[in-house]
Amino acid sequence: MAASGALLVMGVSGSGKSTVGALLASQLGWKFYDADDYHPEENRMKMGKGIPLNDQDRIPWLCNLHGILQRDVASGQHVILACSALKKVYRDILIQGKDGAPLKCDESGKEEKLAEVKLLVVHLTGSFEVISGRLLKRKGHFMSPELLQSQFDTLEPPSAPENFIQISVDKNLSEIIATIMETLK
Ligand SMILES: Nc1ncnc2c1ncn2[C@@H]1O[C@H](COP(=O)(O)OP(=O)(O)O)[C@@H](O)[C@H]1O
Ligand SMILES: O=C(O)[C@H](O)[C@@H](O)[C@H](O)[C@H](O)COP(=O)(O)O
Repeated sequence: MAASGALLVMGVSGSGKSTVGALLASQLGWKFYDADDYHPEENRMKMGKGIPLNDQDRIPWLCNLHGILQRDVASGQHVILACSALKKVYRDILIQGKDGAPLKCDESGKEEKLAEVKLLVVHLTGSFEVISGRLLKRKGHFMSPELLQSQFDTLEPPSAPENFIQISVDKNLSEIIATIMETLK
């Protein structure tokens, strides 16, 4: 990605988004955001009780993340976001906000569209068995492992014309990072 833009690491809970995103950001010197840190308390409590989030819970959270990406990208930053972004419509919100790119006024008062966020999507894919095994071992996290089936049910894997690659979670972390680095060349 020669021009400034954002890289989304997406996938179901436990697919390795936070681990891969943070490692990649530290190697590239890019800014890193973990979408989990931006869930409102109600969303965390809901997930903690084993209740899956719905569109109403997720849309304001995704709009907020879109605003963060847009500000950073507009200022020339390279950013990495680790975010479940399970549905195509959720990824569209990250790119262009809820109702398409918002309008802003230029100095002459003329309205113009803010640029969309240029997004490369990295989808971490894996079987229910492998990922649930990792979730069961993960400690100190608010997400209930029982929610994993609903994450798989909700998942709409990225497809053309989305700008994406998919990488198996069966690869080790250095292989995953190397594949992403290769794509960025
Ligand atoms: N490629 C990998 N190989 C082995 N273990 C991994 C890999 N990626 C992540 N993990 C481990 O799996 C667990 C879930 O990873 P995490 O980054 O928390 O996932 P997510 O952010 O998608 O919920 C963590 O304990 C992490 O150390
Ligand atoms: O959209 C959602 O339902 C949530 O974002 C969910 O997908 C996410 O997985 C949780 O925030 C738990 O965090 P981990 O993905 O780190 O388990």
